[in-house]
Amino acid sequence: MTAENFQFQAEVTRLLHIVTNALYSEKEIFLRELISNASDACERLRYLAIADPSLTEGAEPFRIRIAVDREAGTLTVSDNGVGMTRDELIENLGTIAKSGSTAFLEQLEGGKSADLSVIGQFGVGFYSAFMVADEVEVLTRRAGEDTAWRWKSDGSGAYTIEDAERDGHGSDVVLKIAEAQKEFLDPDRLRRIVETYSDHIAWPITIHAGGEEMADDADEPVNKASALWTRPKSEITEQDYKEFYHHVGGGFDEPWLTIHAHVEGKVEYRLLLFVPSERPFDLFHPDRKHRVKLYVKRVFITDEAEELAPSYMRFLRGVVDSEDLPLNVSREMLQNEPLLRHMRGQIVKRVLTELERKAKNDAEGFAKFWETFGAVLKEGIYEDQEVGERILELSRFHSTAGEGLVGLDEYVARMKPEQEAIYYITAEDLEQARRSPQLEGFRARGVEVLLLTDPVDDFWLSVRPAYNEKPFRSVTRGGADLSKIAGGETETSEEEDKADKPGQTELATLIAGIKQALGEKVKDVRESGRLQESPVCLVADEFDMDLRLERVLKAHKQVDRASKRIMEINPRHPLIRRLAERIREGGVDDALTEASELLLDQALIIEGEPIADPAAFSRRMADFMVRGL
Ligand SMILES: Nc1ncnc2c1ncn2[C@@H]1O[C@H](COP(=O)(O)OP(=O)(O)OP(=O)(O)O)[C@@H](O)[C@H]1O
Repeated sequence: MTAENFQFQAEVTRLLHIVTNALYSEKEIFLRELISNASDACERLRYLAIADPSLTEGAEPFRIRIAVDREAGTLTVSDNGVGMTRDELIENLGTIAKSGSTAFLEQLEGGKSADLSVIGQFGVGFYSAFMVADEVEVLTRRAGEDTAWRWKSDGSGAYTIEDAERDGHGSDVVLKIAEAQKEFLDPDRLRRIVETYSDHIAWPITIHAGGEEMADDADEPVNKASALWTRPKSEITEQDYKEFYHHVGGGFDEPWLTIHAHVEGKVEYRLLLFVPSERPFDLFHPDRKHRVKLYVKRVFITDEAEELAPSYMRFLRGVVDSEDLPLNVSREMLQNEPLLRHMRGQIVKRVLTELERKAKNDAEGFAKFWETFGAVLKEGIYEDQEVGERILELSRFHSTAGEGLVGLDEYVARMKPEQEAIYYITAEDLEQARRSPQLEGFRARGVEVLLLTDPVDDFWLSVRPAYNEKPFRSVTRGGADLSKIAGGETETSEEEDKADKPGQTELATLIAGIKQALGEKVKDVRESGRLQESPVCLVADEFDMDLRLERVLKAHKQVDRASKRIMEINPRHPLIRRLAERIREGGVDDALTEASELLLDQALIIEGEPIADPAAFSRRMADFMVRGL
């Protein structure tokens, strides 16, 4: 049969364009990617052969072979893994299926020098072969099939497929090494690359110099060929862990935390888990799951055992290898597998223990972790009854006390003697939180307020009303009774206090006047203890929904009504004092009505809420300005 022509999917062509033109210096990573694919192919076949042993009947043990033919100028990576059918070739080596690939491409195209080290993260590792090869050929035969296929491309936009012959199942990826990349035909160079990147691969990797016809026993394996997680810790280097992390998790940063353990007892398993140091691009994507692979007695079972780790630990990557699960466990069976649930509980606790240790011994490092993954871990505060409190204890927050992060124990330890509650404010971002007028009185009295800016904060607050018996209290809600808390630079004597603000009767009249002017638009008007510089702010009544929570829920169409708010006025503010004077002089008049409306609109604007009638606001504002100028 003659070769059939195919066009690459547009994204692949774009990617190949970048790959072939990149001035990227670490081209050697192509070998890591090809070995990684070969290893996966062996693992997949081993798994399939559990259900259908005939697939591997009579076959050699799994292995990966690297062959150099200097004369022909080719480098071949061979495996006796699962292989590919014709359709799979088209699907796998002609398209990019993974979500996020377009974003990756844009990132690459946008950057001055492409960082191709992260290529494997996007499920496109194979194409890195074109960094060093003028032409790539894949000869492959799917286990259980008779026909083999030859895929061929020069990486310029098209490829061909034709039927072919191959002894046994597996794949040979043949690279016609480019003139400028001849170093990759040097067996010593290749050996060093394998040692650096692929030592953890569980199958024997051999290097054969001098052409294809060399006997199989011509070379010793280059790697240790045992699953990394089964080796004693003392024999594993940081580099081994790191490369394994890259292989298994597809992350290309440094692991921030490595947890390697052999657990024995009611259940026996090994785990090798990593917390990345950088945030994966899809961390908040609704489909994002953890990347922990399940093995049973060294056999890869699935990377979709969702039950292995909770969603609030979806930053985890790594391997869990069970001794107790049956090898033929199906993916469906896993959903109701009590052993798995048991392991999950232990894994969660194990990870938390390690995080607690980090928090204790390396506050700075932990703060970095928290900035990266805290928003995800906090989901566990409300999702997981069992460990929610532990996560809360681990949680770190920005606060009005400074730039750094603070934990709740630290916050409680520096609470004012008279302070009963843990105060917080929620906002879209730190800037907005810090600008909130509701904070003024707290700042003046030196009362620390937590600044909560993750959407998840509203949710955990609704299920955890207190920490160690100290209630959480929003500064935008009623009941933040600051008068009990003395101190701060604005502490005033009673006389000064009186001189500073209108008399009680005047203030009462003013408040009554504003109430009358605003009518149903507010729930109440009252004197504020929390304002310092601003004339007004809005707060929620004690049992009403917090301002921002209501906004978040409205945006998600979870509530459609708007609670009426309480408007607080600052009796020390010149504007309020002036209004009180006017009332004393002339009673409630139109000007007061207008001023009340303006005050309410101002309070809404500060809060980031829409104002009811922008045209009226503008007219009133103009009137007042004319009078003032
Ligand atoms: N040697 C091989 N044997 C069988 N299938 C292979 C082989 N090499 C590649 N494939 C198939 O081609 C697909 C694409 O490979 P590619 O390296 O581009 O991405 P990936 O392996 O899915 O992701 P990653 O690069 O993160 O490992 C693989 O998922 C696999 O299905």
